[in-house]
Amino acid sequence: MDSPHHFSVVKGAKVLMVGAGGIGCELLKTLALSGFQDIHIIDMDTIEVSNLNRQFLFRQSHVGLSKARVAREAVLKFRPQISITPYHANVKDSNFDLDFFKQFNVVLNGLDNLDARRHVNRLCLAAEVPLVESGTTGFLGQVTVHVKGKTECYECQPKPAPKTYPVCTITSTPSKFVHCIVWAKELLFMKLFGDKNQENDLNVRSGDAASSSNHVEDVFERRNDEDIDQYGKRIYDHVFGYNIEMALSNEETWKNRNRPKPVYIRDSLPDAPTQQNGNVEKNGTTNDPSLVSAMASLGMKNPQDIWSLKENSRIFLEALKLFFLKREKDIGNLTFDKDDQLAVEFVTAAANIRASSFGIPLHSLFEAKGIAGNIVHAVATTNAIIAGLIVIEAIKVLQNDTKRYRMTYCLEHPSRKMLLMPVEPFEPNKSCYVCSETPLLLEINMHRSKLIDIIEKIVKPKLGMTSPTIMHGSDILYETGDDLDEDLLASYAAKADTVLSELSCLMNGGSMLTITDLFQELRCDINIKHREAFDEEKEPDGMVLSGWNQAPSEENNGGDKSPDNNEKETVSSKKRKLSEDGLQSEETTRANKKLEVIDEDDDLVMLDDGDFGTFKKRQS
Ligand SMILES: Nc1ncnc2c1ncn2[C@@H]1O[C@H](COP(=O)(O)OP(=O)(O)OP(=O)(O)O)[C@@H](O)[C@H]1O
Ligand SMILES: [Zn+2]
Repeated sequence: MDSPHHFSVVKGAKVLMVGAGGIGCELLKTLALSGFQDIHIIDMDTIEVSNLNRQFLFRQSHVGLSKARVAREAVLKFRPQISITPYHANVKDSNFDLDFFKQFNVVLNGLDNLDARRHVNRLCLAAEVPLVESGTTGFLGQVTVHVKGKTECYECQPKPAPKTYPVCTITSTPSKFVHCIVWAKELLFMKLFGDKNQENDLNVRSGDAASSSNHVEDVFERRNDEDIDQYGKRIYDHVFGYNIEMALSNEETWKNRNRPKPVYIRDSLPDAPTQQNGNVEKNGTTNDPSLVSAMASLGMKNPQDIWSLKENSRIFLEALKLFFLKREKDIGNLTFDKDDQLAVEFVTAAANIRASSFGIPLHSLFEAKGIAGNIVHAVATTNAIIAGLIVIEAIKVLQNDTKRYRMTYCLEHPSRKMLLMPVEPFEPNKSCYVCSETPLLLEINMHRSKLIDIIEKIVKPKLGMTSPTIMHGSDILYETGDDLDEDLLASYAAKADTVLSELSCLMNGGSMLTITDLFQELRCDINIKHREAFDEEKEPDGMVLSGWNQAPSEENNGGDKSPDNNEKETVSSKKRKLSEDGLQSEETTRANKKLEVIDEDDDLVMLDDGDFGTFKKRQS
């Protein structure tokens, strides 16, 4: 690729980079060193201290400044003659419109969320500008090429839902530490400190209550006559002792599994009353509830230590007590937050006590926090490798070297001796509603559902549109916008609140709606078909969208740090699943499948057996 043609396409190219974070810093440096001369960067963020370990264009003195602007200045120091145009802005802003995108020869994404990625994908398709997309998660990474009509677009394959666990694994038969973490943060923490009205799968019947058939007392409610120490110990004995005894009584469950051991406070903390006295004062001086810490109370400092069962039990009781003494206002409104120290301490201790009961190895607070918060620590080298691959693909795109486009996956462990796995790009998905014009089909009960239901359950969450206009033929049924007058907005609101069968244009049953989002330059048609009944368990939305391949649900895409995939776990009462973000790469699985058909003559990057320090290019 070091031909004069290569240099001229690089020199003449106008490139847009979106994101100046971990990948973006590496990318800007590599672009500049590769000879690119006209680079535009959009990033909406300012620099934070936590960025400095890997976003090497930034220094301590830059904290609080625009990433895009500082990245520009840093690179101009060693390449002063090139043009770098920074935008400290959200790529979704309306000034980055179709005309803005059309001026570029290629767009390079170094983003961290699905929403922005989908937006850029849509604008690139509309502007017919090739997109090189990327993502990293720890050691995993990927670079993909998206050229309209030639390769699949970023959205041709729906992104898989976060990994889920069956409720019974979490409530009764955990076999991994992550199951204990999900139990501690989704069930126990929520039961004690979250919204009391939410459905929860914890067993709330105590031994006493079970015997009285009429009235079931929720054991998690603090009794009037109970002090906080007594309450903590009662909860402890209930969840780690009594509930395990209950589970053990079902012999069938344990035929092929190790039986758990009930843990009672009298065994794990025989000296509990003296241990828990008066330590709370160590937190007494702080007025900031976010600094309250059970570890501080108990004089435990190192988050990397693996606590014994006894230490976990002390932390459990102390954290519960501190919530009631120092954070009472929050109780009833909390959800687990990885940046809430006391919550992390409580969840770590609870997960460890449960793990000990089930014979699962215990973990440190540091490790537990990583698992509970879905934190995968960024690896600077992965970002650097991915940035290099983005530039390689960008150059092929600029040379229009279609046959040599590759999607490349950076793996954590070598597979068939390869650490970098290049794969020929997939063809566009003919049923993709984003890059093809194939209409979607929506089955819906037209006598019960309203237009607003379609907007809230389908158009915004599933189609990812933020400012939709809904049309039937040339009639506008729904639209939003600051410039619309009040009467018009009121008439749209009234239509949105009408059941579909009463909208005059849809009265005759089957019909087609056209949905557009001007900000995304996206248009898609949806055929509406009446269906009387839906399965509450499997079709909780009361409507079903089809015509676009559905995603596999068991694995996530490791190279995508999008919040959409890192969303906090929720317990869906309808689906009866507890979810957790898996770390295995769905893309890797796709790559492995596709590997079967890779041409032997590909430029594979090999890792020598027994030599884990060097990459070797295969000799051809
Ligand atoms: N809609 C958007 N418009 C512009 N820039 C965006 C948008 N969404 C994300 N970004 C930028 O993409 C970059 C992604 O970089 P990276 O994944 O390293 O995240 P980070 O926020 O810098 O680090 P971390 O999340 O690991 O602390 C960030 O700098 C972020 O500001
Ligand atoms: Zn597509």
